[in-house]
Amino acid sequence: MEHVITVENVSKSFGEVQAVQDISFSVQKGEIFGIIGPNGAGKTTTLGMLEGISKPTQGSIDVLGLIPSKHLRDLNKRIGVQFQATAIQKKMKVKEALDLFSSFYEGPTQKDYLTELLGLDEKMNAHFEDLSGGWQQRVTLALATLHKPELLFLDEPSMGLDPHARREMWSLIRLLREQGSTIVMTTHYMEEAEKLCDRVAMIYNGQLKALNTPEALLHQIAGQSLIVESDRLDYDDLLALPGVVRVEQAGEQFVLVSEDRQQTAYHLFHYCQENEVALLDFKFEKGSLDDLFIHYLEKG
Ligand SMILES: Nc1ncnc2c1ncn2[C@@H]1O[C@H](COP(=O)(O)OP(=O)(O)OP(=O)(O)O)[C@@H](O)[C@H]1O
Repeated sequence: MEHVITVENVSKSFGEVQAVQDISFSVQKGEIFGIIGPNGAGKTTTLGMLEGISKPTQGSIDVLGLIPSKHLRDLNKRIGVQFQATAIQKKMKVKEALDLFSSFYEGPTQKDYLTELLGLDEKMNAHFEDLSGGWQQRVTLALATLHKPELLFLDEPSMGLDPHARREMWSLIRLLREQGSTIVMTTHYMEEAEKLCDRVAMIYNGQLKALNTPEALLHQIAGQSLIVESDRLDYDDLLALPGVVRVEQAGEQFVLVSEDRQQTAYHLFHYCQENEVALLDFKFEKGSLDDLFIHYLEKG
């Protein structure tokens, strides 16, 4: 497995604020790697260190065989960073922005290819400020990939987009990956992390809390809850079942959060049989990354 990024025991503090604490992970060539976490978790700080904009207080970072903060010039030829839409001059036409950014590179760019791929032909003479959020994101994506970077950093690429535009953005990101780029992105949208990313790192309070494929993370959550419904169930009896750590009740429906759902299910059925309780519904809850997110928020 070829690693394009290796982060080892990295910490970053701003005065008293410990923004990132002792995190380690690696990114494999060709993957879409997601970084998720609540506001202030340390996502942007982490991305900034990978891009060479800031230097870790402790630990080491290797990106494409380079030390980002030391070899910024060489790194910039090989990575692409998507700017926030606010970084582009409002009155600039799409064509002008593409030409200006292309002039930053010594060799030929893939401007024409991207124009076609992203469907920008029809917007070439539009001013940036007149474009919808979806189109603005396309333009900033094109600007970041003009030099066909090996590694692409996207900070909240579908922020503010409607669900349709967001899905289109996902297709474009997948296309760029197929074209050979490795993609590292932050997101607030759990669905985006689930559907788009090959692996997801969850950062909270500057610490890496979980890192795995979305399926594996979901499995971890699915292992926790089961839903039962009956007019004859008793809250305290359910809470006393082996494995159960929490019970949430809504009318006749109960969500049992369990450390071991198989064991809880076995004892639940046994309890129902002994007490002649008829279940109206029973299911293992399919978790979402939202649940994992909340789990870590609650745990602190
Ligand atoms: N230049 C800075 N000076 C001082 N504190 C900073 C600086 N940059 C970030 N921080 C602090 O470091 C912590 C992590 O911030 P960071 O921007 O990395 O979080 P984030 O996960 O990207 O949040 P958001 O989703 O809101 O962008 C926060 O407490 C933030 O206030």
